[in-house]
Amino acid sequence: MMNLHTYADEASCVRELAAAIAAILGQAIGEQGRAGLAVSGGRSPIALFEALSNTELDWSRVDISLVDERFVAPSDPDSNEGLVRRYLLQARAAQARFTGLVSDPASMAASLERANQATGELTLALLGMGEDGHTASLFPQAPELAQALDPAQALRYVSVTPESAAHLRISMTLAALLRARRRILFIGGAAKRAVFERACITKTKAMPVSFLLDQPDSPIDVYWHP
Ligand SMILES: O=C1O[C@H](COP(=O)(O)O)[C@@H](O)[C@H](O)[C@H]1O
Repeated sequence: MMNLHTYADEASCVRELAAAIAAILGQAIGEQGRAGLAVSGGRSPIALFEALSNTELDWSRVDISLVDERFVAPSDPDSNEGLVRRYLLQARAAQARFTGLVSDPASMAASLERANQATGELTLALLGMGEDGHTASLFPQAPELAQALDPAQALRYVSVTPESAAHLRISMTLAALLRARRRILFIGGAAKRAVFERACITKTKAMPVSFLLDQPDSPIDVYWHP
């Protein structure tokens, strides 16, 4: 249910992970004609996005979206969409079709409604994790957490109000993440490794990532570098 891949350094981890992601997307394109990739934001995926953007793949057949977003305009420096545009939708990957989550920066309700119109199977959810155990924007102590973690949740995205981080969020729900064909968690550093190891032992709302690590029917690959 969980495969841990560890590397001696970030460069080798990024190289292997970019190749693994391209193989997963390439297989889906071969089988279904298109592939769907939902990515995380934050700071961690920058080198991975740069490597992926130069990876050989029929990117014109890839639909890229986000597992979560800060509710800010795409031009805001904190926008995950902005990060994806700057680092992933470049070079070869500029051919991909991208759909962001904040379609109306003046209205969370309108943006959420639009985001939830997305249909079709997601091939791969590429997740990150914060040192507080959040993944996507599933934050501990958020008032919407129970709704977002509900295994019967039909919505793909919900709004989340983090207590400990900036900006109102839009997050993919746990149920939608578990419905994706594949999941990859990409983390770096000793502090995140320690959080991850604690989350492997205890499934708890104090570390929402723990709900992704113990799912026999929805396995996850974890890529870690120091
Ligand atoms: O706020 C967020 O944080 C997590 C982790 O970010 P990082 O900067 O520690 O890599 C990220 O996965 C998520 O997409 C983002 O919105």
